[in-house]
Amino acid sequence: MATKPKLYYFRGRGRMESIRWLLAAAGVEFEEEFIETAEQYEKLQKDGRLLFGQVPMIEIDGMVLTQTRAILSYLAAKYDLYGKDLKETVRINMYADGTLDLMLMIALAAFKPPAEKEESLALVAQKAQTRYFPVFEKILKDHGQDFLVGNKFSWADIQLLEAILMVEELNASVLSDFRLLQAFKTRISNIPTIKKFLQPGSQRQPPPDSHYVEVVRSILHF
Ligand SMILES: N[C@@H](CCC(=O)N[C@@H](CS)C(=O)NCC(=O)O)C(=O)O
Repeated sequence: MATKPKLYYFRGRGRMESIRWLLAAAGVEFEEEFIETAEQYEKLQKDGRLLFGQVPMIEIDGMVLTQTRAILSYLAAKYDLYGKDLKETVRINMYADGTLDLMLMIALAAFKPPAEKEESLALVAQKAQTRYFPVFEKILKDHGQDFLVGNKFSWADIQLLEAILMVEELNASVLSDFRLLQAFKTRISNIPTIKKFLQPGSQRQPPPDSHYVEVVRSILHF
């Protein structure tokens, strides 16, 4: 039996969450080692397995991988979520990079001083509504299919749902003007592997709280 992929990151979303989503959507079981102390992080650094001294890191198929984007594209290709040809793949990359940018803005806002945090999050929600979601609504309209690329479920769909749910945590009515995105959300949320991942008790992580921020700060010394 093949060993399960093993993920090394903090006990929170950050840059690892999209990797969790992609594995879960592909129906792949995975293990996690959560880094909770500076000593644990130093030990990983000393092992020399963190290519640039950074996480996320994952062990899969006899390899040690770092760099979020590289990991996601490997997984997308491995689990047939990366389009049928180069033209589909590059569109999946563009859409996924857009949602990664949006989600990174949300992840980084958690580390801002309390006085700036609320304002930053409100600005990101606004940017989602004015820059990102209109684009995806139009893509769905022009493409006229259930999925963003081709007529097949891909990494781009998984990540757009992840981003929608994240922005809805900031503003529950953010999709009110986007009829096709509302239907997309329902459709993709009902794919069995995703439905399972959305249930309580899955490996999906909650939004960052002050404890998470404190732990990460104390480990990374910033
Ligand atoms: N380009 C890298 C950035 C990784 C990154 O910045 N990781 C942070 C944690 S989320 C880290 O390890 N920071 C420690 C450091 O840069 O020394 C990726 O996308 O994976």
